Amino acid sequence: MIIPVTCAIILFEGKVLATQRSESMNLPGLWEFPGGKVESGESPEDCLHREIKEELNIKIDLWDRWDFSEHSYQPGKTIQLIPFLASYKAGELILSEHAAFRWLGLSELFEVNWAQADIPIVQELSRKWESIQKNY
Ligand SMILES: Nc1nc2c([nH]c(=O)n2[C@@H]2O[C@H](COP(=O)(O)OP(=O)(O)OP(=O)(O)O)[C@@H](O)[C@H]2O)c(=O)[nH]1
Repeated sequence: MIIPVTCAIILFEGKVLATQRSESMNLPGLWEFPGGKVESGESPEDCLHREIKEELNIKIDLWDRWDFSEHSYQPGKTIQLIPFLASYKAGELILSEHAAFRWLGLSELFEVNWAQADIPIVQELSRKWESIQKNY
């Protein structure tokens, strides 16, 4: 089974938002880009706007869709993590599900313990960091 999950790489003032999964979620304590499972009949973009509003109470603009990262945390169940580059648009950030958040600069990207599926995406972000900061 492949489970499509969207996630947002949210940029603001030269930093990127990372959120920590709470005890009530899968993979508790690990860090991720916020987002969630795509519901049937929903586009990845609509899913991400919905999840970000639900989880963080903010609005974002989506810029670019990156290649997905696939990871199996358990046999027969693969997460297909679809990242979108995004920027913060409006609203006060209030966590409804996560335990914590951090705005990370380039040198801090690997300070948090990322979920496995996110690692290739964080590596790509690190490689593209300078050009992304120029363009967004
Ligand atoms: N949102 C999100 N989920 C991720 C990331 N990386 C990663 O491995 N996952 C995994 O993808 C799955 C997404 O589930 P979720 O719990 O965030 O999504 P959801 O709110 O729609 O699920 P639910 O309604 O079943 O609780 C989880 O198994 C989570 O551990 C990530 O960067 N963002």
